[in-house]
Amino acid sequence: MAKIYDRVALIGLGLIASSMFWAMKRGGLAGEITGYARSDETRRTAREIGLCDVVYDDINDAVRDADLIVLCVPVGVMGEVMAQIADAVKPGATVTDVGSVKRDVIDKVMPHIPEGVHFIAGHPLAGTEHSGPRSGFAELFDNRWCLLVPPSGTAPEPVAKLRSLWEGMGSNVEEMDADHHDLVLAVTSHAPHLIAYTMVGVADDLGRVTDGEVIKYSAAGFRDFTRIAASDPTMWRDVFLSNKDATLEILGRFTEELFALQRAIRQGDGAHLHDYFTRTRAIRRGIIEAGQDTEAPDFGRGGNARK
Ligand SMILES: NC(=O)c1ccc[n+]([C@@H]2O[C@H](COP(=O)([O-])OP(=O)(O)OC[C@H]3O[C@@H](n4cnc5c(N)ncnc54)[C@H](O)[C@@H]3O)[C@@H](O)[C@H]2O)c1
Ligand SMILES: O=C(O)C(=O)C[C@]1(C(=O)O)C=C[C@@H](O)C=C1
Repeated sequence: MAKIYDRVALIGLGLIASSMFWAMKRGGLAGEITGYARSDETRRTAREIGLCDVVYDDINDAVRDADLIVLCVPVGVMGEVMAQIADAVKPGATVTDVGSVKRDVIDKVMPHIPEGVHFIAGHPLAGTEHSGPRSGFAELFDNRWCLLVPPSGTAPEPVAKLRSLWEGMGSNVEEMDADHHDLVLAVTSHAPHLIAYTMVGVADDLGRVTDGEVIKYSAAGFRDFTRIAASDPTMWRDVFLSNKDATLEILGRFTEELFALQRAIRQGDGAHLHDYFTRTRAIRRGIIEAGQDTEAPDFGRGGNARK
């Protein structure tokens, strides 16, 4: 595959940045890939496992000559990180991000984008419950969606180039409006994470009462909840604070449905329960028939082993 950018800078060397690094290397998509991490320990690990061609101690050195800068930090700090690098970004460069929320990130980042620099927000719909520089793997984005949110008036060329990069990393790319993105993701990702966190919290409380039985006999369904509930606390705290309105809207609807199911159980309304579960089963089957059940393989546990 052809090189798309001469120099790419990755800021925040965790799961997504490290997966992008290995995916870009796999496809030969970038000339040089530089990186910056905030902590000494992460920079040391990155150097040790060969994550990035050069890892800089200074964030501005990492971005200075970059044609593409990718902000891979929690959504709550995207704005301040952009403010830190604003003076070092070269004219004509593109800045993008991978944050799980789009409206708030755009509102916080845009004011710091210098004249002549393009900002195109982005979000790969792919991840795992793991984080940090060792957790990435080249296949993470294969056959997954990546949503791009170019602010209105963005020139078409930088968008086309960024699209090619994500396609080169294995993704299917679509453009979407920021508010629509945040509502869709509140349904498909944010609310489900909160529900998983809650369910595991409830089981933990109960576990204390029943002396560990909940954990000992946890069935497959609950284990899936615990995987999701093991996701990074900083990342998810920021997601909920940044996508407050859409998440609250979906949680309101969720609570209404939950109360209706609760009432059906209390009243012995088996028909209601059966109809409801029949409807939800059809949704799962529809996803599988459409070939969209692209579950991530069990990669990402051993650092750069899969480069
Ligand atoms: N994990 C997922 O499943 C997933 C999927 C898609 C998108 N995202 C988004 O990608 C972004 C990164 O997530 P990740 O899973 O790679 O997280 P991660 O925790 O693995 O990595 C984030 C990195 O950012 C660094 N960081 C935090 N604050 C910083 C600051 N002020 N300055 C510089 N670096 C800072 C952290 O030290 C860490 O190394 C988030 O915005 C998240 O919403 C995550
Ligand atoms: O598979 C997982 O572990 C994920 O939670 C990945 C997941 C998701 O909800 O699908 C999480 C957050 C993102 O912004 C995108 C993807």
